[in-house]
Amino acid sequence: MDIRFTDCAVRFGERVALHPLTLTLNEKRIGIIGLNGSGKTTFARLINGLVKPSSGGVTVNGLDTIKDDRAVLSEAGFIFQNPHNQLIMPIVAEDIAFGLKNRGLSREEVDRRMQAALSRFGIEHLARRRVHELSGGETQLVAMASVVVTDPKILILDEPTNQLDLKNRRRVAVAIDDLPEDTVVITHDLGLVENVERLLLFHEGRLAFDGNPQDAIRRYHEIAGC
Ligand SMILES: Nc1ncnc2c1ncn2[C@@H]1O[C@H](COP(=O)(O)OP(=O)(O)OP(=O)(O)O)[C@@H](O)[C@H]1O
Repeated sequence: MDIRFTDCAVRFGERVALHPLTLTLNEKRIGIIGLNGSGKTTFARLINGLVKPSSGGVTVNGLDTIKDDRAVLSEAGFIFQNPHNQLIMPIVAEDIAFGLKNRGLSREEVDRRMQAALSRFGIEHLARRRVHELSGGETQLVAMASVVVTDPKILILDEPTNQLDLKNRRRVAVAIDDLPEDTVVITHDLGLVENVERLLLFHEGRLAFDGNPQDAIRRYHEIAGC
């Protein structure tokens, strides 16, 4: 990945969610940690243009998140903190196929890609299930399948193991480790990012640490005072 933040800041009215930041991300596996409200989600949403910079700019693989907003959305897929909010169609297979609409693909090709996305996450058996009847872990895996089916180069996962039991957490963690796409993972689940190449720690809207996971996690404990 090649993500560049240039003097990028985000304000919501009077509130500064992110102070000006200049930074380049090139690694395959990046993690983001920090206390509640520290600016993690705001930072991650800047990457696929869900949040626009109030000043400065962001480019993703050479695309500007303001000027090239549609192209950026296909380049970087976002899996939300509450994946139920991103599943649109009532049936799992329909939801996964939905992302391929308006691409001029034949029915057979849509079906082939949808099946391939299901099998990547070992959830072929969920194809005919109702989206709103899925368990938390199943929902997370379906949300991942619904995003990867469109072939984004970068995947951004916002608290992917939130509210999962140990078994589902493990399942989702393994699925994330196996992703061939470049990933940016925001999490309070430190086990999920202990082996990333680069871990960013946010505090009060600023980057408080940027480096190896061990040192970032140590610094996070100091900031949290525990
Ligand atoms: N759409 C918005 N409108 C107004 N304020 C916002 C908006 N989105 C975020 N904020 C504020 O910006 C700050 C950073 O929020 P952000 O969601 O980026 O934090 P976070 O580190 O992801 O938090 P958490 O761990 O709780 O998910 C917070 O003070 C939050 O209230």
